[in-house]
Amino acid sequence: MLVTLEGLDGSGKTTVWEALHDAYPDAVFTREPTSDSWYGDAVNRAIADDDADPLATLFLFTADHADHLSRVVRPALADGDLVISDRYSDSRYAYQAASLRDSDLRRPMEYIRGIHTAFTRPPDKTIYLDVDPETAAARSGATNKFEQAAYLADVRANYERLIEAEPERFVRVDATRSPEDVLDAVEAALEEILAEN
Ligand SMILES: Nc1ncnc2c1ncn2[C@@H]1O[C@H](COP(=O)(O)OP(=O)(O)OP(=O)(O)O)[C@@H](O)[C@H]1O
Ligand SMILES: Cc1cn([C@H]2C[C@H](O)[C@@H](COP(=O)(O)O)O2)c(=O)[nH]c1=O
Repeated sequence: MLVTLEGLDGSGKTTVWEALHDAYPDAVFTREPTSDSWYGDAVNRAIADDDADPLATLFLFTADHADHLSRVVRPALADGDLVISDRYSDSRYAYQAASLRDSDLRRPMEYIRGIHTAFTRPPDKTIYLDVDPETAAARSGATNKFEQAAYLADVRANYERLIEAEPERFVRVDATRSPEDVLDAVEAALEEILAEN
């Protein structure tokens, strides 16, 4: 089963993802962008480059996803493992659709989803850590072009579209609460997800 953690920068995904290692020692913990491949290195260069072309950046993230799928996610799922990914395809649909909002693409989110449809493996469930853009930018330190409140407001609106389209896949967690309360809520959501499956 594939469970993903999604949310704005600073929503607390990585904090939760790290804490879950203790509760689910047999799960495969992974993330996007990947941290152990040259595709992930290329993505990190694009994130750090304020002048990186948004369409080129989309394809770098998508290449990293293809490698992540074939090298980590599909083999783990084939072995029957629980896979917990800190960010996954929804990050592309939310972030790159925001980056490409003023591009020549008429419907950026649909375009990006279309690229993925042919090859991706959609998540079974997605836990969405919901925070407002101002909290997200403040927590993340606003250190790069993605961690800006105005941009994150567009990203959040895109996540809302995704949730509206597939309400049964998403579990929304109020991530403005303390780290302990957020972790309790995520663990409860995961227990329920695993009990249902
Ligand atoms: N519930 C919380 N309340 C307050 N601060 C938090 C909470 N969760 C995480 N933080 C803090 O916010 C910062 C960002 O947390 P974290 O790295 O887990 O977020 P993230 O969603 O993974 O961000 P990014 O997507 O940018 O990597 C860290 O300093 C962390 O300690
Ligand atoms: C997977 C993915 C990520 N991003 C953005 C979101 C963050 O600002 C950075 C790096 O992610 P991290 O969780 O802070 O390490 O990249 C994106 O724009 N598109 C994606 O597909």
